[in-house]
Parts: sequence; C-alpha cells; structure tokens
Amino acid sequence: MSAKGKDNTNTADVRDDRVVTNSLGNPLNEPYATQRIGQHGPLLLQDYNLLDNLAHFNRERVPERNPHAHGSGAFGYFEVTDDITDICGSAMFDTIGKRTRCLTRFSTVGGEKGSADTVRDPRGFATKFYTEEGNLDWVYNNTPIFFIRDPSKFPTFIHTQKRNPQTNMKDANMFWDFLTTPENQVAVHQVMILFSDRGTPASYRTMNGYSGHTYKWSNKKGDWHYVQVHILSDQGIKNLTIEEATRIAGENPDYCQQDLFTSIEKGKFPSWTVYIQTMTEEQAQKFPFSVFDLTKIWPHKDYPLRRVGKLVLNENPKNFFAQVEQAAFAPSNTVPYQEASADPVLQSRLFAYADAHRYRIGPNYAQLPVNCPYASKFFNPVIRDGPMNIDGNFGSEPNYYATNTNYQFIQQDRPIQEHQEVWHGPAIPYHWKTDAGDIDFVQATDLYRKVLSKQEGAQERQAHNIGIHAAAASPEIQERVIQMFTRVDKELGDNVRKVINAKNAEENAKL
Ligand code: HEM
Repeated sequence: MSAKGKDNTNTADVRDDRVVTNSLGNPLNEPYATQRIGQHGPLLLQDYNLLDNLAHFNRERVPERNPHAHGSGAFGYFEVTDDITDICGSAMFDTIGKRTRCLTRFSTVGGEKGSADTVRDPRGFATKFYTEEGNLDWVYNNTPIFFIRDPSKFPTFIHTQKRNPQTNMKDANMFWDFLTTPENQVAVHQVMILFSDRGTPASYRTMNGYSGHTYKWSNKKGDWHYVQVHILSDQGIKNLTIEEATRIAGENPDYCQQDLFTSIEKGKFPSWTVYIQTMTEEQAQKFPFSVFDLTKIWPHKDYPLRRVGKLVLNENPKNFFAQVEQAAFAPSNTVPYQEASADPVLQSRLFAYADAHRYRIGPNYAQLPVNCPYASKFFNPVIRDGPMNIDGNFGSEPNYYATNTNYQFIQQDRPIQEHQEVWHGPAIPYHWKTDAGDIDFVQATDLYRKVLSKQEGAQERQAHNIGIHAAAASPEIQERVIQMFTRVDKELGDNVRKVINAKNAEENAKL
C-alpha cells in the first residue's frame, strides 16, 4: 500500500485473522519451540523462526534523539479563532473555524530516553501540523529564549548538560563552567528561567510553548513581518518545587507521561491558546538589540500578543514507537508564507534536524505514516529510491523532469515580497560578541525584580534552586556562579551564597 494519502495508522501489513507468522508471513505452529537434535541436543541453524525472532529483537532500537531523547506525544488539532490573513497567507489560517490535525511531542532536553519527567530542564514543545500545503513543524520550547546565540556552541553546550566522559555522571562543574564563562553568560536570562519555578513544570498540560526565534511571515500581497509565536496553556501554569520534583522523579519517573495520557484517556483534553507578536522591519531596525538574538524576548507592552487560534490534544497515540519515537520534527518543515528569519541558530537548525532524522530513522523517514504529508500528498519524481523505500517509489514515472511531462509549480504564483531584507557584506568568520554585556543582563534582572517579586516566595526559591545545584560544583566554580547572579541582582547573589554555604556545611557534617 502506498504511504501517500493514508492516515497515520498503518495497519496494511497486519493479518486480520490473527494467525501468528514469522516476519515474512510464514505461519508459526508453536511460539516457543526451537528446532534441535533430539529433545536436549544443540539447535539447528535451519530454525529460521528462531533466528528471525532473535535477530529482529537486536534491531528494535533506533538511536535516541541526541538532545530531547525523553518525551511524550499526543495528536489533536489546531483551530483558527481569529483572522490573521493580514500577517500570514498560509492556508491553515485562511478561515475562522478551520481545523488542522496535528501531533505534539513534549520532551526534556538533557536526559536519556528513560530518564525522569520532572527534572530541572527546559521542556520541548514540538508540533507537527498536517496541512493541505504540506507538513509544518513548530519545534519550540517552554521558554521564550535560549542559552546561546552562536550556533556553533550547541554541541558544547549540550555536552555540558549530559554526562561527564570519564565518570559517566551528570556533572555540576561542567554545567556551571560553561554557563559562567564570561562569553556564555548571554545565557543568564534563560538560566534564570531554568532555576525559577518554571524549570520544573507540574505537567506538560500546565506549561506554555514559545517559538523563541524570530520567524518571518508574509501575507498574500507580499507584505511581511517578523513574528514570534506564544502557545499559552489554558490549564494555567503549574510547577513543582525542587523538593516535589526530586521526590516524584524517584517515585514515579513517568509522572508527566502518565498525566498527559490519562487526562486524554478520560476526555479531559488539554488545550492552549496560540498568539503571535509581530514586528515590522522598520521597528526591528530601531530595536535595542538584534531581533535575531535568541537570548532576548520582545517586550509585550511594545509588541502585544495577538490571538490566532487554539491547539487541542484529544487523541493518544496507539503506538508510542511508531507515532512518537519515529516522529521527526524539523524547523525546516514549513509551509508557504512562514519562513525562517536570519537568526543564525534557527538557520543552523534548518540543517540539523533533517540530518538527525536521516541518521536516527533513515533517509526515507518522511515516508513513515507519522511523518508523511498525508493531508497534502507528495509528488517529486526526482526524490527516489534509498533504503526502506515503502511508498511505491513513483512506479514508472521518469526519475528526472522529463520534457514532455506536465508538472505544476504552484509556489511560483506567489507575489514577490516588495520590501525585502537586503544583505551585503564579506564572507567572514563572525562570532556574535565576546563577553556578555550589560544589555544581556537587563531582562534577567527585570525577571528577578519585576516578575518574581510579585510571586510569593519566588525570589527565595530562585536562590534556593540555584544554590542547591551549584553546591555540587568546585569552590572556584561556585564563586563564579555567585558572581554571575550578583550581576543580575546583589540580593540574589548574596542569597545564592548563603544557600551554597548552608548546603556545603550540611554535606561536611555528614563526613
Ligand atoms: C544550534 C541550535 C540547535 C541545534 C543544532 C539543535 C539540534 C537538535 C537535534 C539534532 C535534535 C534531535 C532531533 C531528532 O533526533 O529528531 C533536537 C531536538 C529538539 N530541539 Fe533542538 N537544536 C538547537 C536549538 C534548539 C532551540 C533553540 C529549540 C527551541 C526553540 C530547540 C527545540 C528542540 C525540540 C523541541 C526538540 C525535540 C523535537 C522532538 O520532539 O522530536 N532546539 N534539536
């Protein structure tokens, strides 16, 4: 059966009569019998059913995602509630009330596939929309900013969040050594969020999603805007304290998976309201920092949220491996009128994800039921062959653009964007900026003084969460942590020092 045009449930190769076979369809007459010489003698190589069974078992795993290995997913829909056709011409937004089926996968970042749900970590919030114009992926996190703005730091950064190459343990020295290195302190705003209550969400249902990056959306007339997307939980924000998160990680490591699955199973469908912030090119030129700087937010008072629609998750996957583990989300999967901006981290992501999918799942990953663009269908006679091709491979269709064959290229009908970004300059090795400047601390300080101060006990918990974690680092790195948070706010730095000292004293008393 062709993968083109089918929905996400592939049952084509399963027998209805439930006769059990080996993987090539030959009936098994006994599940556990092995062919051997006599009752107690050695096995025979001719026992293909045994070989099939053992050999396939050895190949059950695909490599886990490098970051974001651990996650949960559910299907649902996006529904347009407000007209934004002046901003975006994508078909999914063209009619109020229109629904587009989607799949969302939530994840943690640094842990392995079997790690606990409630660890302190950003959460991934990736949504695949099966639109009539092809698949669109919004590969977002639950924080509106990110740790880095130089994409070449990504592998280094992720390594520091994973295991020490010698001890094979998570390592507070690696973690804080990277984040407190002067030029990496551009991460301080994100680190503030990570160590706030939002660093340990109570469930995937009670957290938001954010594009983080600036994107570039255009309408059908060719006018374009810079856009940031916010997906705000209708369940409200609920978080765990460090003590609750640590306890639950031990008692029920699958806490968030269970919460998501059971709430959908009970018909309590989680939903989110989707908003956009928009900015013109002229506004961007006057902005105090680059709109391509992923470590900064756009102030809501200057760039208010505009409602677009809602995201509802109402269907659990029938099979986790087929529909969540094999799901392949990529910022490069986009639709007409939604483009990436020149943000260098986003530009790098346009390469990284599809490359990861070719390695993790295989070059024909897009043919798998969960990934195939079944709502739009696929036609490209030049994209052919490759391992595990399962979609019929276009039969006798020429495998080049043959002269006498009628092809349609509808994208060419789109209007030219009248006012384009114009780029010029030499090809140079550009490293965004060396040490973090004061401007990189402004939003972190605002978060501490203007936002956390309004939440009962949040400033104290901030110092507590940082201090408990940093106390595991060396004294020299602890001092760098204290200095970095003192630059955010002196009171915060002082309180982090107190927590570190108290924790160190407690540990020493145990010796
Ligand atoms: C240079 C920067 C980055 C690189 C190179 C990168 C690379 C990757 C790679 C290779 C994966 C695994 C993909 C897979 O195996 O399927 C991944 C997963 C993911 N990344 Fe990134 N990433 C970057 C930055 C970001 C940022 C800034 C965000 C959020 C705004 C983000 C959100 C995610 C999410 C949500 C996933 C999990 C997707 C899923 O559920 O399958 N990443 N990233």
